[in-house]
Amino acid sequence: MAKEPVRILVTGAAGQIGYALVPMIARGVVLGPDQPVILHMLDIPPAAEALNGVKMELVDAAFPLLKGVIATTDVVEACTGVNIAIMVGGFPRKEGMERKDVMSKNVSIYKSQASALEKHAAANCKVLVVANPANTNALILKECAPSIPEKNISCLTRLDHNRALGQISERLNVPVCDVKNVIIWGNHSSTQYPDVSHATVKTPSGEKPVPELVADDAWLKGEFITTVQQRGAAIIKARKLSSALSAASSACDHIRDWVLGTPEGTWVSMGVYSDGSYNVPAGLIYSFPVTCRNGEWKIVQGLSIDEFSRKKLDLTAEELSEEKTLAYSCLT
Ligand SMILES: NC(=O)C1=CN([C@@H]2O[C@H](COP(=O)(O)OP(=O)(O)OC[C@H]3O[C@@H](n4cnc5c(N)ncnc54)[C@H](O)[C@@H]3O)[C@@H](O)[C@H]2O)C=CC1
Ligand SMILES: O=C([O-])CC(=O)C(=O)O
Repeated sequence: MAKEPVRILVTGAAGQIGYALVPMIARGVVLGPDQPVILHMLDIPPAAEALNGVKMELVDAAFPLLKGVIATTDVVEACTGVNIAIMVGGFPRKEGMERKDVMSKNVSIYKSQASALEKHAAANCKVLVVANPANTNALILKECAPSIPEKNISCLTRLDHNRALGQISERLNVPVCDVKNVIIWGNHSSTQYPDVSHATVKTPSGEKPVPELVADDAWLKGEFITTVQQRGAAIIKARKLSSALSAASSACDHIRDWVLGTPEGTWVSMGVYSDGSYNVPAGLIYSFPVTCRNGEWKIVQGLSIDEFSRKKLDLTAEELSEEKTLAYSCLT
């Protein structure tokens, strides 16, 4: 019997990530080749015409799995009945703006979208926040939608995770699919900590630790980390635009693994509500290694954290605590 369509909301759908993301969703990249979808696309009135153009292209592409498209500037219409919400829309920093000004704009956007989701989304709707500052936008959404369980709210650090896999694959000249279990800890910002202490590579003689194969501690503790931390800026420098195809693809990976589960023996990085694991302050949206089963994530427990890592975990937590204070001051 044919499956019921799943409704997926993409906010900021007329933007560059949106343009890369919606065809991936319509093709079945997120939920599989037998799962019909209905796309809900939201943007703001100045982008309404462009948004309608995206809708026209979705119709023109004749995706067999796509059972409907809603393109709207009305947040209630956009959120009604959605099972998955991918929040890409937000206010970018403009010339002359202070951090606080950008935060204040995004806090007000995430506050109103949180209440629309709380009132109108399907029960058990899963939310992924992509728009920056991603961790703190997700925290505000959680704060302003108290009836959405915290286990259903997350932010995207999978792009950073995939960037780390990519760097190891290039360095060792191995297929990226043979590298696994890197970790992104903390904020989706330049204080994030890309950690390969527990990462492995599949070799003809079994799985081998990444640190052993790379055999260059200075690179792993230096250039590797900064390359991943600064990759967003490097893409902007090269393209004059920020990452879009890789961000869209990683958002698909995030939702797919969350809904359909992570492969046995593999973890991924997700920004989720901290319960105090690894002595990360509870109440931050912090990126952890997680496994997913039956539509729920679980923080991987018991990994050893050495002194070098501890400092990095704490540093990015401090930045998130500061962002949280700033965001809460914009709320009141
Ligand atoms: N977490 C991550 O790994 C990454 C996050 N990002 C962030 O994703 C966001 C989107 O990036 P792009 O698509 O490149 O930006 P973009 O500027 O091309 O698109 C953003 C879209 O959001 C819309 N928008 C603005 N306010 C809105 C609102 N209140 N409701 C609905 N839509 C609204 C805009 O009209 C625009 O169409 C940015 O905040 C960016 O910094 C980008 C790359 C990676
Ligand atoms: O750096 C940016 O502005 C975009 C972003 O979040 C990334 O590429 O990771």
